[in-house]
Amino acid sequence: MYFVGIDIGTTSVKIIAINENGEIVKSVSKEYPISFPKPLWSEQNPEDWWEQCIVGLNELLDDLDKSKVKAISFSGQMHGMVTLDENDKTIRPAILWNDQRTEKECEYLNNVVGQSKISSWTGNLALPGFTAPKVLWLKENEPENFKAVKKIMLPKDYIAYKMSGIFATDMSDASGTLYLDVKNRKWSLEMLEVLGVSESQLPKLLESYEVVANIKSDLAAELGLRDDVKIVIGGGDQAVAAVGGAVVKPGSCSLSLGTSGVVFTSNEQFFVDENNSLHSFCHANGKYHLMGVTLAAAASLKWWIETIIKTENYEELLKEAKEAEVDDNVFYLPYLMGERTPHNDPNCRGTFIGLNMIHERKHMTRAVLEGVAFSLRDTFEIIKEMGIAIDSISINGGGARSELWCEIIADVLNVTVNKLNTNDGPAYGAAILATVGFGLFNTVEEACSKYINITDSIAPNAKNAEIYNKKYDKFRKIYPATKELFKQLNN
Ligand SMILES: Nc1ncnc2c1ncn2[C@@H]1O[C@H](COP(=O)(O)OP(=O)(O)O)[C@@H](O)[C@H]1O
Ligand SMILES: O=C(CO)[C@@H](O)[C@H](O)COP(=O)(O)O
Repeated sequence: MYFVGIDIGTTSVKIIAINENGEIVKSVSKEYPISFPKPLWSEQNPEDWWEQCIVGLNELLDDLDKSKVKAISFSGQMHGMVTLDENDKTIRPAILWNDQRTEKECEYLNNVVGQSKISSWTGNLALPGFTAPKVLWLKENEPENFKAVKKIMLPKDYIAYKMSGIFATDMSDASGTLYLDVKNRKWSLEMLEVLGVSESQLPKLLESYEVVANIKSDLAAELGLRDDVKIVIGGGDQAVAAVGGAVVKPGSCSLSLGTSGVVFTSNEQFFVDENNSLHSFCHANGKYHLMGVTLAAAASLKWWIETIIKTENYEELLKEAKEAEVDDNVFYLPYLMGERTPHNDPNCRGTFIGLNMIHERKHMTRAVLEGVAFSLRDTFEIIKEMGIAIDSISINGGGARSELWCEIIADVLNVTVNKLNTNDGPAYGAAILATVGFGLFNTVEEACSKYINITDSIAPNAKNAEIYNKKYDKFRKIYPATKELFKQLNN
C-alpha cells in the first residue's frame, strides 16, 4: 500500500509516497515562482501550484505500482487567500502568508473592532499575514474582485478541491484565517459579519485526518490511479510538520526552519498566552497547539546566499561560517518581510549591525544564522514563561540540512535538538494523515508512534550557550532601538 503526502510549500511542492511501514518509497519536488509586485506584497498563482503538483505526481507515480495508492493528503503554506469566481476561476493571484500590505486593516480589526472582541471570537489577534485582513483589503482596494468572490479558500484547499471536487478545509489551516472560532472549532459568525462574508463562501470544516471524498474519476484516469483513492483534507503546514515530527503529545515541541521559522508546542486543551502574542490554533490531531513565527528564517539565508552573494553553493558559505568565531558585536535582524512574533510589526526591516573593518563574508553568514536563531528564541522565551518546560525539540525544514545551523539553534535555545528518521516534516505528516484517513490507524498519535523515531541528537555546548545568552540580551535591545526609525523610513 502507498500513501501520498503533498506539501504546497512557499518555494516548491514536495510530494512523497510512503508504504504501510512508514518508509519513504519515493519523493519529488517541483519549484514555482513567487512574486513581490510591490514593497510588502507577496503573491503566487494557484495555477502554478496545481501545474507543478500534477507534474510532480506523474513523476512520483512513474515507476510505482499505481494500483497500490490508497490515499492522498496535504500540507500547505498557511493563511494565503485564494479567491474563485462563479466559474471556479481564480480571481487574482493568491495573497500569501508573508504579504504585509494589510497594516491598515489589522489596525481596524485590533483597534476599532477591538482586540478583546477579536481575541474572544477567534483566540487570536489580527496580524498582517492572516487571511481576514486580506479579505478586508480586497473589499477596500479591489471592490470589483470582492464582488466576484464565490469561494474563499486556503492554498492546500485549492489543490484538494481540484482533486476531489469538494470545497473543504480543516481546523488547523482554518485557524490561521482569523475567522475560525478556534476554541469551538466552527466559523466565527461575528468575524464573518465584520468582513462582509457569508458562510456559503467558505469551505466545509473537517478535522485534518478526515476524508473529503474519493479522487475525481477523470483525474484518477489521467494519473492512472484507482478511482477509490481517498482524498484526506490534511492541514496547515506547521501543524502537519508537527505530525511529521511526532509533536502530538502535550508539551512536545518542534522547530521548523522553512522559508519561515516556527516554534510549535502541542497542547491537549485550548489556551492563549498572557499577551496573545503566540498563535493559538487547532492541531491536526484534533487537539490544539501554540506557535510563534519568524517570517524570514531560511528565507534570510536564501536571500543572503542567492541574492546577495549570488551563488547556489550553500555548502561553501556554511563551511566558511563554521570557521568564523562567534563575534559578540555583529548582529543580523531577520526582518526582511517585517516580523510577526513577538513584534507584530510590518515596518521593521532586515539589518546588519556592528560591522567594522575586520569583518568578512563568513562573519556575516554566521550572523544570519544566529539572527534567525535569536528570533526563534523570542518565541521560545514566551513559551517558557507560560510554564511549559521544554528540554528537547525536533527540527524540520530545508534549513535543518545545515548541521551548523542546528548546532547554533541548540546553543541559542540551550536545548537538545533532535533529528528524526525523516526530515520531510510537512510532506511526511501529510502522508501520515492519509494513513489515518484511510483507516490504517485509529489516531494520528498511533501512526506517529509507529513511524517516527529520533536518529540523532545535538546537545547544546555549555560554553557557547553562555556566550549566546549574553549575545541574545544585546540582540533584544536592537529592535526597540530601531522600531521608530523603521516606521519613519517606511513612511
Ligand atoms: N544546505 C542547506 N542548508 C541550509 N538551508 C538550506 C540548504 N538547502 C536549502 N536550504 C534552505 O531551505 C529553504 C527551503 O526549505 P523548505 O522547508 O523547503 O521551505 P518551504 O516549505 O518554505 O518551501 C530555502 O529557503 C533554503 O534557504
Ligand atoms: O505563516 C506561516 C505559519 O503561520 C508559515 O509557516 C507559512 O505556513 C509558510 O510556511 P513555510 O513555507 O515556511 O513552511
